[in-house]
Amino acid sequence: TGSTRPQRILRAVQKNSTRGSPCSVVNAIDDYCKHKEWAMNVGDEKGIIVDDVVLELKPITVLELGTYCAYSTVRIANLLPPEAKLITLEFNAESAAIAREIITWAGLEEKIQLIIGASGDWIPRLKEEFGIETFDLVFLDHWKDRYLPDTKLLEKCGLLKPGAVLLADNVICPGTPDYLDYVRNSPRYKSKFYRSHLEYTQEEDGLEHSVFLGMAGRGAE
Ligand SMILES: O=C(NC/C=C/[C@H]1OC[C@H](O)[C@@H]1O)c1cc([N+](=O)[O-])cc(O)c1O
Ligand SMILES: [Mg+2]
Repeated sequence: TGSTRPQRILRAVQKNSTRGSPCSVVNAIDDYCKHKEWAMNVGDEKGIIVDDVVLELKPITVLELGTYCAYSTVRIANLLPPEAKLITLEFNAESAAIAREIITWAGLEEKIQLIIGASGDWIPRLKEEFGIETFDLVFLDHWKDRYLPDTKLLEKCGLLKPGAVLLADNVICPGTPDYLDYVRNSPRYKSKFYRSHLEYTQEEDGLEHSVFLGMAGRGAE
């Protein structure tokens, strides 16, 4: 049986990057996915926008939904302050195993907690099991029909404090229309769109940046 795409990405990282150098890991994945085989990493173009948001916000607690091969996990964790922590949830055990290897190769295992399971099951457990109060930044990059239910779950579980930022990938392609409608029309969020392109392509895509304003704006429950 042949290899899987995540396995081929790990091999490209081990061949073309330096252990303990997150930047070289990010570059190796981008090179492989640009020239050899497309993969659903946030990529270099949208990645620059993610970098700017992280550097501006200086988050201490980060939640990533959808690890895949840990491209954005490594890219974000590399920019965090020393005491910061990133929790990343991945449903698919095979890609999670590859992600773990790439996180270790990058030397970021101290900053990153990788959990295998469904976001809907795990979000209600994060406070208790990981001593999380609230998240400063949530990066949504998992199944596109889970962005809205998981955002509502984060609100319900009190995991967002005013000022927290939700940064959502793929709001144009593949698209997350119900999520966009919610964050753009709810009094609980101040939302703005960063136009870009689908990773490694010319297709239209972008990131939605939404600041949580608090539950006060109850409006229609
Ligand atoms: O489905 C996407 N992401 C959802 C990922 C779902 C996760 O769950 C199972 C899989 O292991 C993956 O890690 C996606 C799809 C495209 N795409 O162009 O199809 C582009 C992207 O940036 C994406 O994040
Ligand atoms: Mg994505």
